[in-house]
Amino acid sequence: MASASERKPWDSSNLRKYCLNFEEIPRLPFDDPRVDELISSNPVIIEGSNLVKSATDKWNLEYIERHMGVTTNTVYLSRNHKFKYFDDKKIQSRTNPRGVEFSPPMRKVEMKVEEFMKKLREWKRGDERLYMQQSLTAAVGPNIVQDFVGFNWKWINAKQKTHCWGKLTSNLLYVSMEGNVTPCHYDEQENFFAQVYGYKRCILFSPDQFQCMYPYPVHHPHDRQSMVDLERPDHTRFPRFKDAKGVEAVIGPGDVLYIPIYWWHHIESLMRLGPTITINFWYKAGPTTIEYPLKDHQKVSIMRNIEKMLLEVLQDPREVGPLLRNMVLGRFD
Ligand SMILES: CC1(C)c2ccccc2-c2ccc(C[C@@H](CC(=O)O)C(=O)C(=O)O)cc21
Ligand SMILES: [Zn+2]
Repeated sequence: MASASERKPWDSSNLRKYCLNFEEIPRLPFDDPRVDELISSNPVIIEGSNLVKSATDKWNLEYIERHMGVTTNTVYLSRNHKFKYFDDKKIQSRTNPRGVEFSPPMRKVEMKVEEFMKKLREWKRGDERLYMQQSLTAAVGPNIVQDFVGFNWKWINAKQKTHCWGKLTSNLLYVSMEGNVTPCHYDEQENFFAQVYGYKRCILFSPDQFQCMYPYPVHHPHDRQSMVDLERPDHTRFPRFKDAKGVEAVIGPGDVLYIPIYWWHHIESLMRLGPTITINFWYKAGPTTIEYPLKDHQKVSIMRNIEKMLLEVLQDPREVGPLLRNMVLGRFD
């Protein structure tokens, strides 16, 4: 019988089932030189960095409740287990013709941390699920500020310098219920994803999988999200999705996952394993050096700009698709 320390804290019964198989994301000690070779074009899990050790040593829900301070926190509520990001600025604006109704899949409320924790403790099947997001630069309590100051800034500042990233734009704290899923999307910033408490499964796809991931149009409220539901993929609408090549890992307290800019990521808090606490470090991209052949994420950026420009001149988003089809079908094969 394995001892408590050797017994794995989770098994496949805690993971949701998907139709794809994934390779493993490499795990490396923080001082392994291969870490820097992988960073900036591949995800990697970095162990033993002590990046947020001041948090992993002490943070749990009680600590957060006691020390989060008096500010209210942003809490997202969803009627199912998916927390699908949407840009509310893209709902009303002219880019959304009257006819196409968008029903937000989740709602945002400001809540005191005590109320959030109470709802978490009293949650039962059928209730809306909760996901709390709080900027660590807001007026959080002095203990949390103290822990934040105690992060391993020497290590992560050196990473930022080595890889010529832009400035640190935000440190966000996420407290999620078990079983919550953040569906597949990409961000336009570099991300050090530090797991503080509990276990999260991360499934990542490279930007070169663009043709398999079917992102929403740039003007859609779900811009940057994949249209494919990983749990129930529509192989008729999205035939290339079955060829998508992804990598995955389950990360726990002390692990830091590097999510490269423009990489697709689906993140789930393991089922029946309790709440999770994560801190992410988002950095602006470094300077763009144009070298040929262009990198895949640069082509994603070019396609985004073409969609934005076309919408600007066409005004009606329903004209963007037909114009692009007329432009390419039968002409570039
Ligand atoms: C779901 C939620 C709370 C949300 C609601 C509405 C608008 C934005 C967001 C948002 C943004 C980032 C995360 C953290 C993480 C995913 C994860 O860990 O679940 C991730 O994607 C990243 O670190 O890049 C989570 C959220
Ligand atoms: Zn993200």
